[in-house]
Amino acid sequence: MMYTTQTFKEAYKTKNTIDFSKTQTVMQIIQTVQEKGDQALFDYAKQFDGADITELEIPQSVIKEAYDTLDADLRAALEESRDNITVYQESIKWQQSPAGELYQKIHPLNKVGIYVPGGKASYPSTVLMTAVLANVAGVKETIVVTPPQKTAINQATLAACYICGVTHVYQVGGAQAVAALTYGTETIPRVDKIVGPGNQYVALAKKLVYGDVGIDSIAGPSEIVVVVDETANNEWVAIDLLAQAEHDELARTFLVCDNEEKLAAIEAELLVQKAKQSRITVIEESLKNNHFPILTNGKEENIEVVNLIAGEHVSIQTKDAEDYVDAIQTAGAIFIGEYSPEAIGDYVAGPSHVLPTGGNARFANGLSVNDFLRPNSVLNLKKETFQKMAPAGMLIATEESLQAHHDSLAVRMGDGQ
Ligand SMILES: NC(=O)c1ccc[n+]([C@@H]2O[C@H](COP(=O)([O-])OP(=O)(O)OC[C@H]3O[C@@H](n4cnc5c(N)ncnc54)[C@H](O)[C@@H]3O)[C@@H](O)[C@H]2O)c1
Ligand SMILES: N[C@H](CO)Cc1c[nH]c[nH+]1
Ligand SMILES: [Zn+2]
Repeated sequence: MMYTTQTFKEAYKTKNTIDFSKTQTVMQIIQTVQEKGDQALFDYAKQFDGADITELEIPQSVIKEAYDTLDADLRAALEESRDNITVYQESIKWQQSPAGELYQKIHPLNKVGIYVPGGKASYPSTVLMTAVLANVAGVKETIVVTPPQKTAINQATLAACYICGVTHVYQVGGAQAVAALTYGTETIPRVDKIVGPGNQYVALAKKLVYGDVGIDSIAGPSEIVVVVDETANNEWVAIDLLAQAEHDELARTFLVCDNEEKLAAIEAELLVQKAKQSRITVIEESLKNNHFPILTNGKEENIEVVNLIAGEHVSIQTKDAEDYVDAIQTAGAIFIGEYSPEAIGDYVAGPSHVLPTGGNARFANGLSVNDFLRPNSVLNLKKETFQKMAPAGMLIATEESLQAHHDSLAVRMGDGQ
């Protein structure tokens, strides 16, 4: 099915990426973890992951062995990615403002929980795209949780934890992992903030516990919006769409173009390329329910549609790709031109691949080093500055009928007014 801008806008109004019918289930899981602690985590490991585990923590010796025995090229690739992430995150880290009468002091968070997904795929790259940021910020303790497996946890995921100097790794996934990090159990410590992507259960749990713990954003099922014109390479664009569809049946792909023939050609190519993919079952389900080819009326409408979707990734593969950068105000990350495919950002470029989904890019940002910092303002006024400001404060206090507020300022003016 092909949409026009108008029919897409209508259809999109009712598209909700979080299935609220699962809220009761997730609330129940959170409560059970609060009540039963570790035992609940063992029970859920069996129920949801089919894993019969006897320990929650992965010993440091096992993590080191995973690193030592990892294929040397893969280890080098992970370390190259770590280095690129470090350089980029250092370049955008908030700088401490100079001390004065009014300024901001920046502190790294103490203890951070990192959710590394592990249901339908393994994500060593997600360890790098989160833990390296925490390291650059100076976080003292990083705690990784990832779903238990029927056999062993993915070795590259553990090796990535070693590379990043993660403090503890626990095999627990889903909503129960989020609950454990929020409230603590006998084994798992309570953290200050939870970051990282995950499926619907993880996303819903993060929404529910927010306030008892900090959360980064809702980074749920993956999304990509690709804008093309007649110059785009059909095969490359088709594979870029499949690269997101293969994450999850709920992953969403949008193809935006003002040329009907071109749009149809890429849609046809999608079928050709799909047939070559190993994760075809997930892809087919994703394309069936969550793929949107949109025929627009030109560049202005392209931009309108992109801003409306506020997608996790926006890839512009047109001859005038750079023109779009300023006009796109709502996107998790923007990939300009055919040599900035989304997959390069997933693995090595430097910005984190943990990005807001489900339209959250209207107000949320991709994960960065600054999510691991907490600024607080400092007021250190001189007498003259105080005396200049206080009369306005006293007037506002009187308007609010808060006499002690007024008096707190007035006594320092020395004239009791
Ligand atoms: N936005 C981003 O930055 C980003 C980055 C990487 C991955 N992702 C997304 O993360 C998601 C990863 O999902 P995943 O499923 O592979 O792994 P996951 O680790 O997020 O979820 C697996 C867990 O879900 C829980 N679960 C599964 N079925 C359940 C049920 N019926 N009831 C209760 N709990 C249940 C289990 O506890 C299981 O351990 C994908 O949607 C992927 O697209 C997003
Ligand atoms: N595209 C995902 C975010 O939506 C991140 C990822 C990890 N590995 C591969 N891709
Ligand atoms: Zn990806």
